[in-house]
Amino acid sequence: MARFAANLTYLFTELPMLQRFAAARRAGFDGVEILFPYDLPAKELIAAAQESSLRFVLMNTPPPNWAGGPRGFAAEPGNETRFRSDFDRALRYAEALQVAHLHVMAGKAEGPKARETLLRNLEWACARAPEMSLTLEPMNSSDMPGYFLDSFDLASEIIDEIDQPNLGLQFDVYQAHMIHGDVIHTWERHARNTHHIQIAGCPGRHEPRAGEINYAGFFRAVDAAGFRGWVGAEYTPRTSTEAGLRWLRSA
Ligand SMILES: O=C(O)C(=O)[C@H](O)CO
Ligand SMILES: [Mg+2]
Repeated sequence: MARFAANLTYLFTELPMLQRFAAARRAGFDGVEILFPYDLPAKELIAAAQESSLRFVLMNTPPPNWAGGPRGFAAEPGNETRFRSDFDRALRYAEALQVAHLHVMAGKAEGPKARETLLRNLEWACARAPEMSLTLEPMNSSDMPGYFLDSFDLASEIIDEIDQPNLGLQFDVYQAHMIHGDVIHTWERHARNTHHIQIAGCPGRHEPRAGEINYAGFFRAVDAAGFRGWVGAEYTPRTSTEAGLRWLRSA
């Protein structure tokens, strides 16, 4: 049975960030994700997670500008030096928070040079952080036009090519549905590489278990594959966070 983490960038946004931890625990989550925690002192985040007995499950490597901008740049030729110094900063943060996974964002790029750049940067990062699970997440081109990792097949190909135990797939079910349509088939092809799962409904990226995605079937396939990792709830609540949590109570 999977364990659930609340993505605090999306959920409980009715509250200031540090109060979202206790709300997540009260709602029944065992872990949390934050996309870009860099503006908050790690000490305060650690204290908030400890007070609520929550595990830090996931954070992302920084965007080019700490406060925002395009998502990552691991595949951008010419930015290798910056990638390394930013990765080190993200790693220090991730180690302090004891996160389970650090999502390495590829950024906007295309072509063979970008693929080569991503491979070299990831080889370096895997060797630099042998104890940290690093993840790659394909993004759909409607939400993230031009993002280099735009298919699960490409992400798995890169993971296979690097072939290091600390590099795996971040299987976002919403992204899989938007990109490939057939979520269960996509899961069956890529379960072997998956380190982390995220969920949301489609269309609209709201609560899971409503809409086009067959979540009951997906979770049966996840159990059949023997996945024992975390599942992050990364969606925009239709109304309030609390009002949309029925799916968690019946999971
Ligand atoms: O958009 C998503 O699905 C993600 O998980 C990214 O980390 C957003 O930055
Ligand atoms: Mg995601």
